[in-house]
Amino acid sequence: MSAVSVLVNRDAEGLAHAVAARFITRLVDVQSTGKVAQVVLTGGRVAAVVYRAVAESPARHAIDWRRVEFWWGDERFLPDGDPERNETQNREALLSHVDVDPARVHPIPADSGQGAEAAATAYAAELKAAMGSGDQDGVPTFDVLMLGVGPDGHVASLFPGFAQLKVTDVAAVAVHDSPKPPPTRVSLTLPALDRAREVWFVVSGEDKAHAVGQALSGGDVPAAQPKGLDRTLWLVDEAAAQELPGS
Ligand SMILES: O=C(O)[C@H](O)[C@@H](O)[C@H](O)[C@H](O)COP(=O)(O)O
Repeated sequence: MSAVSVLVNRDAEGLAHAVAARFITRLVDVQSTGKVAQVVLTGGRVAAVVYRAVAESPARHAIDWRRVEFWWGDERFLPDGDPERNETQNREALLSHVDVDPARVHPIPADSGQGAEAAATAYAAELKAAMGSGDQDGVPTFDVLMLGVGPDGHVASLFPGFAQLKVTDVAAVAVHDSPKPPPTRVSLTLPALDRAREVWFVVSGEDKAHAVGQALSGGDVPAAQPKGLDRTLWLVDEAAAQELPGS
């Protein structure tokens, strides 16, 4: 079981810049071993602020962006280029501002009429094809996997009470009737979310405080589940930290 650390920043802006600095340092450290870094991005407002902070940081030049593989923890199943897609938002915030290798950017397939189940199957196959020796659960071993957290304690597109929380035999699943719009999504499953050396929960705002408290006290919320192989970090601001156990 990896160590769980909770790091509290004063406010949303401080959190975003602290996470951006940590992200850059993490990628530099991984690349210093000669490895291609494996990163899982997330959607949501907080993440977009973090990714913009990375794109604006002078320290970003310390990273060889062409040796970073980008994956997504979930996606809103919408047509390619839709402004609500996590891929669209993450490209606007970060990926279009750094010299990524397009062949190493792996968006979850957009809605082209194939259906979310087919998109999930295709993504699981792409993840499996990227596996190396020692990798498990149908995915490459990720170096950092970032997750936002919803007020209900959801992570990626795994929502409380949804059957997808119990899926363990595939790396990606379709999600319908999501309580967070849009209704149709594709998400990594919990076993896939557990295949990262470091899992980072990046959470800001008072509306998330209960979910954070529930997750860190072993409550029955999806956010209580994902753990890093080496480290699990809760990177939060003071507003989201108001119900930390013992606080
Ligand atoms: O598709 C999405 O919306 C995200 O992947 C989702 O899991 C998000 O990270 C959380 O809902 C937090 O979102 P906010 O940061 O906007 O609160």
